[in-house]
Amino acid sequence: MLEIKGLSKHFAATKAVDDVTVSIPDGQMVGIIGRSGAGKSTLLRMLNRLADPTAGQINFKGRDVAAIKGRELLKWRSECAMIFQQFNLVGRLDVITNVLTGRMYHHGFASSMLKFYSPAERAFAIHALDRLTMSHTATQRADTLSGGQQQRVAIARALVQEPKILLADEPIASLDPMNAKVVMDALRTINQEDQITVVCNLHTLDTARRYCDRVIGMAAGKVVFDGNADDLTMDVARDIYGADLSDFTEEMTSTDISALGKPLAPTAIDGQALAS
Ligand SMILES: Nc1ncnc2c1ncn2[C@@H]1O[C@H](COP(=O)(O)OP(=O)(O)OP(=O)(O)O)[C@@H](O)[C@H]1O
Repeated sequence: MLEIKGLSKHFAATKAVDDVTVSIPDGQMVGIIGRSGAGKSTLLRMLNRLADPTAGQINFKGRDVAAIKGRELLKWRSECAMIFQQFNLVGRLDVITNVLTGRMYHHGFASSMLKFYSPAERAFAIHALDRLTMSHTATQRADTLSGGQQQRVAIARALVQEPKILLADEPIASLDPMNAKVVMDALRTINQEDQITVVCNLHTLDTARRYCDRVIGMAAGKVVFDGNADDLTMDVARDIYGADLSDFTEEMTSTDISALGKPLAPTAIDGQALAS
């Protein structure tokens, strides 16, 4: 169980995350939705301590990871992998080396830099790539891959960390609908097969509904909805996406406005029909 208690992050007068309390059971896939600036990225960045909280606790398996430092913090970051909208691969390195950097905590920084990886570690990395149908690109430079391929390599890199939690910050925001589907399918498969908790920031409700067990809606740093996507009514959606209906339609990017006012009907990622 990941227990977030009274978590806040302030940037001067801006309350980016404001007193958030949420418990996430092991193995759950959670979608965090909200308009730009709602605090989604800041919340995720605090979870793996890329950002330090102003206040609050993040309890995981008996320790407050909001307060740890040094080697313990490195260990936490290895247990709590993160992928990003812009993939964050090293473009000039080949794919397999990018994936192997996910072993840095297990392997040690110096030998990682010198690329001293054992055959077993290389096999593990290839296996991770294979799960993402990317092993054929192992020797290719990362910057020769498409965005969707790079995100799959980033997921493979996260997998070789052997994480307990995978944080995904807008993982499909830079992708076309077909690649978005491939990446979301991969995250859901990993969540279900490996029982890794996945917490995923998403712009649209549709994607959260399609893939996540649970949806958390944020607005102005606060949690304004926490539950099943099918229970999200127009009133709550207004809280999440703002009162202006024109903003609301834009933010949703896909959901038929006529469906509002009742629990919203499922549609495809970003409103485009996708081959299943
Ligand atoms: N390093 C920072 N310094 C100052 N303000 C920040 C910083 N990071 C975030 N903020 C502010 O905190 C608020 C929440 O930002 P955050 O990026 O967490 O929102 P978000 O929901 O992830 O938005 P987006 O979907 O656009 O990424 C915003 O008002 C933002 O301007």
